[in-house]
Amino acid sequence: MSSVSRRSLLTGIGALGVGAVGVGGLVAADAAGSAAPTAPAPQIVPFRGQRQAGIVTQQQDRLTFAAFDVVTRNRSELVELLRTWTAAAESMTRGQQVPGGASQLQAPPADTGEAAGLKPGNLTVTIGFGPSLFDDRFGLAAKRPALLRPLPKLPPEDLDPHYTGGDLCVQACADDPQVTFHVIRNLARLGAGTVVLRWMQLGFGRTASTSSAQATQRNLMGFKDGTRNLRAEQAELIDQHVWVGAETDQPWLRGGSYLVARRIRMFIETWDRDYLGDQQNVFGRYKGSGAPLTGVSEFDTPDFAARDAEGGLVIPEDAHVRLAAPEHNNGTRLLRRGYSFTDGIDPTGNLLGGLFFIAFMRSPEQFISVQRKLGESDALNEYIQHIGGGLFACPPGVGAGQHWGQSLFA
Ligand SMILES: C=CC1=C(C)c2cc3[nH]c(cc4nc(cc5[nH]c(cc1n2)c(C)c5CCC(=O)O)C(CCC(=O)O)=C4C)c(C)c3C=C
Ligand SMILES: [Fe+2]
Repeated sequence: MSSVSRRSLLTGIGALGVGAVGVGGLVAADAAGSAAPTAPAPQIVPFRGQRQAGIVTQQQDRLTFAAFDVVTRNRSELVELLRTWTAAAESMTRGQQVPGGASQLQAPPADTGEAAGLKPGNLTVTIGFGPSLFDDRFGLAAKRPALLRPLPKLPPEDLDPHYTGGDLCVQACADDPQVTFHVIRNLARLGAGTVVLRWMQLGFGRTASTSSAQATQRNLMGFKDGTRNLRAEQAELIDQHVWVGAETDQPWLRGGSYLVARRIRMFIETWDRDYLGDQQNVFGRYKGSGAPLTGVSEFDTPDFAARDAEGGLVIPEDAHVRLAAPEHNNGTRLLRRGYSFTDGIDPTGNLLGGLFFIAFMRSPEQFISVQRKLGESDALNEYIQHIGGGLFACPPGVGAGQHWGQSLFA
């Protein structure tokens, strides 16, 4: 994006109202993205709306992501849980406790309590349905979108089944890690007997920006990440690349989005031994400024055709940004919403951390085609390994009186 187009995006923020309500000082926006100047509410992102919150919502700094498996075969029990979860999630986004008894001495409290007194932190809670939910257990086979099937093998991945798949996923994002953890813990607790946690990931720093009001953050390789991400203000592009439209074979998913999550390990010790010049060639960007190797400022548009005095490409053939760019993928774009993660060290004493990649898209093919290309020749592959993840269909937003399963189970 050129600096000019970035400036024009910035001027559009208020009018389009894509920011979270409150401390950001922006105009209030609901999950549908409609603008309405309201009195500032304290860090509350509206839960209900035409779209689920947590997709184009200005990306928060912390994540707890969980995949669940459904352990009942009873459809009504599952629907009832989705109803209960919706009420609990909505309550937590307002900074309130999980509804239910709080003062009965002979029963556990309805809410586990660790978020009491904390600010809502712009919490959003987003649900997705995995391909396995559409097997023969709940009568949903005919409702499976044709595009919702397990992702094909995408070499050189090495996915750990313990960190892959799931019938349901819940993405909880907020500016406070205790707030996001509290969500998953309480949803798991409410789901006891109906669902079990399959895998879970904490993320401690955003590696994307979803609004032009946000400064770009750095990933664990020290590079600015998210510079050329889609932004909520780019309404036409978001419609084109993120929201499922009339093309889907499943009307319940219209207005929703596909979520791809990938747990990507970085070989941090190897990376840290690499020369600066090589690190920059891996991405095709300068480490300090984030500018493309053909530019001077972060938001300069990369010139993929530029050659140096010796005739070599300035942004190398195998640079990550060249291979991932829409210019080299038939215009394909993704709304990235990833987080840095660490889970301590591995058995050999090396740091175990990296990027928990999350992206929203209109069709999983967008991820598949870009990742196939990256998998074949990305210079970054020497330093990373995909080790888990999943594909989920996120339904549209929840209207008044509705629950998360409304469109699917109607
Ligand atoms: C399949 C999609 C992608 C995966 C997986 C992925 C992994 C990955 N990316 C980085 C760091 C950066 N990525 C950057 C740009 C970028 N990456 C993708 C897609 C995937 N990345 C896209 C579509 C783009 C935008 C390309 C463009 O339009 O120019 C950048 C540059 C800054 C930016 O624009 O965001 C960085 C840095 C890591 C570390 C990583 C796996 C660990
Ligand atoms: Fe990338």
